[in-house]
Amino acid sequence: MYNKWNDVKGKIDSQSPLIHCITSPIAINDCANAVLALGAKPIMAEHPLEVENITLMSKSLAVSLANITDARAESIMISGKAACKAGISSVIDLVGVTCSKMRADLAKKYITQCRPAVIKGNVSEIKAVCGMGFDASSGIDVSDKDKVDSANPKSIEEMSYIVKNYAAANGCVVMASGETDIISDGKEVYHISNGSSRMADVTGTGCILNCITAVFMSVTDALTACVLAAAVLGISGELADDSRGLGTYHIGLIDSLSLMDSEKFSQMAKIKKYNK
Ligand SMILES: Nc1ncnc2c1ncn2[C@@H]1O[C@H](COP(=O)(O)OP(=O)(O)OP(=O)(O)O)[C@@H](O)[C@H]1O
Ligand SMILES: Cc1ncsc1CCO
Repeated sequence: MYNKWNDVKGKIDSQSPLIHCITSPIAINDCANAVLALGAKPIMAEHPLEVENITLMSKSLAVSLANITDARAESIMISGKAACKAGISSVIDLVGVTCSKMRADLAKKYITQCRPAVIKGNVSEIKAVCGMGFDASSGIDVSDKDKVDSANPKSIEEMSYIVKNYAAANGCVVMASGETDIISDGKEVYHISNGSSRMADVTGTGCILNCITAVFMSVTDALTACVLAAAVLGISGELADDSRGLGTYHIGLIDSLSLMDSEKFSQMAKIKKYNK
């Protein structure tokens, strides 16, 4: 049984860490509320002239390539470099590296110059930064061809191999999100099978995952942070499943996140250590 929730959540509750998120306006409100729901404090600053100071007063940094602008691209690099120099962990969400060369170039620059503790993306995005073949036809979403499917264990096995090797090559943790989230630090691999297919219908769930990974990472190591973030978001998605339409589902997701307790987490978490 994975039993790190109580200790890590206790630290977040007692420390209320400040989390700097440079994310997309599409998801910014949900991301801020998700950070609050877990007991941390969000700051969504993104002006290039202020972000260095804001990062340096924060406990961790989440950056996202979603909806990139000149200012956000500049701020992401300023904050990432400041975090790296100061020993503050960062996580990058690779939104859209599949369909935009500009984003792919920025991702490469961030990874080499800012040394993020976590590289996160959907399966197509992780394949793209690994330099592998991928299908760009779905824009920011994972393509049907790339999708990892629990009914096809070979697809999970192959993606686990890719994630583990890419993590080892970069000395960081890699998280490929989807029906099964695949997470590795280059040595251990975890599979998280919580979640609901409705999560893919709501915009910004990946952005939320990015920001709550930063929340956990402010008080624990990057591998534990990814496992807890993927599990708690997935469980919240399952608990929201009785919502009627897309609008209430989206609110239900944030509600469930804020109402999570150790009993629900331990009863519902589907976290498996993969042994190949
Ligand atoms: N088909 C699915 N079944 C179960 N859970 C899912 C499914 N699709 C997504 N999820 C959940 O949603 C979370 C976000 O994953 P996803 O890969 O959809 O992000 P994304 O494509 O980056 O999202 P977005 O671009 O909307 O921000 C995952 O961690 C997973 O728990
Ligand atoms: C719809 C959309 N466009 C760019 S990012 C995004 C959703 C958040 O990832």
